Amino acid sequence: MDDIDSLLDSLIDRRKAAEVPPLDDKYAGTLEVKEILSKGQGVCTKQSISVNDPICSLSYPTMMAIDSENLPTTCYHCLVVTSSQLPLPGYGHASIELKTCNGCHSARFCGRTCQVKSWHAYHKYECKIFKKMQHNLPPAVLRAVLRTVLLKDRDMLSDEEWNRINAMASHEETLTARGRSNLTDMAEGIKMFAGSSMSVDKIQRLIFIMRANACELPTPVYGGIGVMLDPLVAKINHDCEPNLAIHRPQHTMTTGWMESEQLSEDERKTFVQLIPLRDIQAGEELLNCYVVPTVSVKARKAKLMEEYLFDCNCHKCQSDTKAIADLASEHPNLPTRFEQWTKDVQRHISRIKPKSSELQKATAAMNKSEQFLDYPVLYTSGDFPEMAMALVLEGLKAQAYGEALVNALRIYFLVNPQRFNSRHNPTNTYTIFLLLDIFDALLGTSTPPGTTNDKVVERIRHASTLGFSKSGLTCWRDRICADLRRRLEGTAAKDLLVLVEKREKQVEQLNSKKEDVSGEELRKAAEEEMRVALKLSDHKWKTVLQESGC
Ligand SMILES: C[S@@+](CC[C@H](N)C(=O)[O-])C[C@H]1O[C@@H](n2cnc3c(N)ncnc32)[C@H](O)[C@@H]1O
Repeated sequence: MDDIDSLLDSLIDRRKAAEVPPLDDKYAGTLEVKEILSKGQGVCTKQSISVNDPICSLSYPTMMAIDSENLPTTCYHCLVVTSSQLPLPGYGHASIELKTCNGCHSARFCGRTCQVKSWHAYHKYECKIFKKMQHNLPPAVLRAVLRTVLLKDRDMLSDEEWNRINAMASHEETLTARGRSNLTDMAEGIKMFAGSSMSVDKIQRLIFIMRANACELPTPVYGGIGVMLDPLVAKINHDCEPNLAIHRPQHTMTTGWMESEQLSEDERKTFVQLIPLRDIQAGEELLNCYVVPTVSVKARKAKLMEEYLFDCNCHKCQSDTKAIADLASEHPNLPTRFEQWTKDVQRHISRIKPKSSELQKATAAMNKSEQFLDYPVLYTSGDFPEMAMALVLEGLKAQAYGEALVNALRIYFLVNPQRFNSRHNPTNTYTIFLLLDIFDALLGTSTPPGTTNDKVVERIRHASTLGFSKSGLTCWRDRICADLRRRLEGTAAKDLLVLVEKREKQVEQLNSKKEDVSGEELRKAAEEEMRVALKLSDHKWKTVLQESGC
């Protein structure tokens, strides 16, 4: 009997979902949802869009959750972030102390306004459940589903909101045909914790929907901190070379920005913007990238199949696959040698957690990448970018700034210029901001709390063992900052220039203390230091420098 009820419920939900227009009226003049061959529905623009202007603004997402590790540093309501969790200077983060919720001890708030708003809108229902879970909170995707169930049970979602959620792609038939899975157990868990009358099947369908449609809850420059579900984003298909990015403007890092009188009405209503990564013609489909764009074609395809149930055959996947096949036919032993080297570095990386001494070994193994320098295809189609980024992050956690710097520079000079042909790409911007923060931590320009002068002196001494002088580092910081400015100007992410300006002011301070060496001489010496640190030949370095645009 329960089964029949649940089947009827689900049929009714789907009929209602089919009736609701897929997009909010505010997009009617500019965007439309269409059937796209072999992709289901997708979003097309009705008018041409310049790379300089945002495509549209999205409001604050209710259906969202913050990753557990980011809860201590994020306001649970307005989502301002107080630190990147890495020992870095933290420009652009809100400098406030968050207050912990006395009930669940998991949520934290920037002030009373956010706490009260959150309480009435959703937190009073979650708080007692989180308390029972005693810090063992489920992953963000499941907490976003839990919130949806709690709000639906209390009639706090409008019919339109609920029907739009139900109209999203779920792949329910394919996934349920695979039989009972751990997602069914999770749906049962959510039902029990929420004390919900909603059927397990319906909750499981919400989990499928959340997995296939939620995107990262972004920060302006430092990557994702959780998940969010937005009805427009949920209708946008994937491409490994996207024409848009989800951009969180810097004004949303002002405490309580949704109420702030210092911001305009428009700003108070804008949590994120969809921004174009190039000019887009009228009638073109909008395309977002669901995966980290620098990972290998193999890893991208596997993730898209596993999580979104489609085989990506975009232009980028085809050209990457062909480039690898061409290289393998020209140099039959090369892919195997590269794979062995990759496994060696990965083995050391996987041991860093229990044994930090493995960081040095992993870095030494990574330094042997010079044998592959003449085959950039390997860098962009293999696991090189992921390994380099893993070493940057592990290096930072261990406060080994020199090692972090060299690996971040590898991504900046060797990988990203091959990967991103557009001026601005959020993944590239993230690398550059991270790189500049590492320069600052090394140079002592702006340091994480608790850094003494002795530590700075010690870091610069260590950097010199890697081939960098203080004046060389200062010169490169200057040049990379200018590169970042050029990339952001003339894009719809111009608001991030305020973060560049902060760093430029620091450059002026550094330059006033600079040693008495002429600009051109200093530049040449710094270039030579970088060439040696990256282990590049003269010839290769010239090409790399030109391609980097720095
Ligand atoms: C976020 S939804 C996008 C909108 C969806 N096409 C719809 O009809 O509602 C994600 C789902 O769209 C489909 N999809 C997205 N990009 C695709 C692509 N490049 N090729 C084939 N299917 C794609 C997949 O089924 C994926 O799980």
